[in-house]
Amino acid sequence: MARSGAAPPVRLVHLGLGNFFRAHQAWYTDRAGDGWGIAAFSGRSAELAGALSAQDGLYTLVTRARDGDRLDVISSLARAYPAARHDAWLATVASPDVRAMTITITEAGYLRGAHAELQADAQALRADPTAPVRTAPARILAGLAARRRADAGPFTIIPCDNLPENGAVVARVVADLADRVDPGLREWLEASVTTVTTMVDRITPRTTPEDTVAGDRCPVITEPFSEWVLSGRFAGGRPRWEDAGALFTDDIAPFEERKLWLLNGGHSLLAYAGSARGHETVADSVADETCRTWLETWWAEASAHLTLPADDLARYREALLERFANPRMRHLLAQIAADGSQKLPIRILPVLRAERSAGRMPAGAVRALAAWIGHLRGAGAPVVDPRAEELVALAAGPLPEAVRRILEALDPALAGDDELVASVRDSV
Ligand SMILES: NC(=O)c1ccc[n+]([C@@H]2O[C@H](COP(=O)([O-])OP(=O)(O)OC[C@H]3O[C@@H](n4cnc5c(N)ncnc54)[C@H](O)[C@@H]3O)[C@@H](O)[C@H]2O)c1
Ligand SMILES: O=P(O)(O)OC[C@@H](O)[C@@H](O)[C@H](O)[C@H](O)CO
Repeated sequence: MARSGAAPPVRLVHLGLGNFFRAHQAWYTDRAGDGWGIAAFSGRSAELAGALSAQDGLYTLVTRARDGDRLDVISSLARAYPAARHDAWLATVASPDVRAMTITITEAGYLRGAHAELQADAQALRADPTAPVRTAPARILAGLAARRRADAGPFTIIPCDNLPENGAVVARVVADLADRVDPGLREWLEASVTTVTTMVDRITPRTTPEDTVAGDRCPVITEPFSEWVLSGRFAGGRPRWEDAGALFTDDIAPFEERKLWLLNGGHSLLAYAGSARGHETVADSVADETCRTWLETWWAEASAHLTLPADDLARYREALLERFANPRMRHLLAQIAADGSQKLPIRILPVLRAERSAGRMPAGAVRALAAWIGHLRGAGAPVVDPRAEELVALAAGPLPEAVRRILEALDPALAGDDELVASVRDSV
């Protein structure tokens, strides 16, 4: 693949060059059609950036419906860099032509506090603001500090990870680190950098060796459905993403909750319970009537606490079951199962707490927690989690104590709820 003309000028920068960014933010920017080019940087690896650069940033987006594939070449990715090109990162964020940054760094990437790698990065930046750093918050802060030195004008950060209030989360993470590195930065950040909150939705599994497109070393497979809801002020401007179907709103929480609880909560339930029943993909597990019934139970509990109109929720659930059941998408439960300690508090616990406050014992939420504990005890998908060592040890041994220890690790108030502990134990 090669471009026939020039790439669009770089006006956006992205951190976390992966599949989702290429199926979502790069696709919306391409479809907006108003000439914004993106420079994207990988989190760690160099391979994808190299393969994309060799084909001028072009790649094929394969939209996989039940009845066939649609192939589109996406051309908004003007430059692809490996993480090691910290010089290019600083220069890009400091460019006055560049107006905003999108990020997909996973839930686990929003580091704060006493994390060892973050502390090492803070120390490095105190000594030299251009020093190479590894964690996402330090890379973002180093870029912003370079922008301040260059006096390059207002800027916006647009997080695209599955976290509620992700705009406020990224603002907090960056401000916390700024205070540790250079207290003078905080005032400039508040005056010059806005953060926007987004709800992002498009199921994009990891590509497999069977996913080939002739002449393209790095295609992306995604589903036909796509949603992007954004809320906040874009200090430096933005592409006309609304022309590509994005929705701008002042009230994003109802959309975030609908997506995080129904889709992501449903995914996590299936990742642990479905893999324990021997399934490999989301589609396999919803073809199993038992798993489907468990999913419906969870959805009914979660829906009781959602504020969007009932007919909207009914349509969303119906479409979601179709999306999950698409047999041509190989979305591995093991991919979704990763980082449960970061995901369950967002996807399941708000509903569990609301149900307990209403005096009910929610079987769906209890089952999701129980399935996760089973997973930590060796059932189903392998454990991949930043807290894996600690959690696997807590989940071992006689069940009643193990359940209480795990609930304690999530939220001490849950561990003090004897009826809940008993119910989770029975469900495991
Ligand atoms: N895949 C989806 O269906 C989907 C849908 C909605 C939202 N998301 C969000 O996007 C994220 C990435 O998904 P993906 O499918 O693109 O994964 P991916 O593995 O294809 O790519 C992830 C990219 O982020 C980088 N990264 C990972 N951890 C990081 C960290 N701690 N700091 C900095 N960079 C980091 C990786 O190096 C890679 O460049 C998800 O974790 C989720 O928050 C994904
Ligand atoms: O990408 P993660 O690891 O946050 O979660 C796995 C899936 O639940 C998620 O990627 C969904 O496919 C996505 O959120 C759909 O929009």
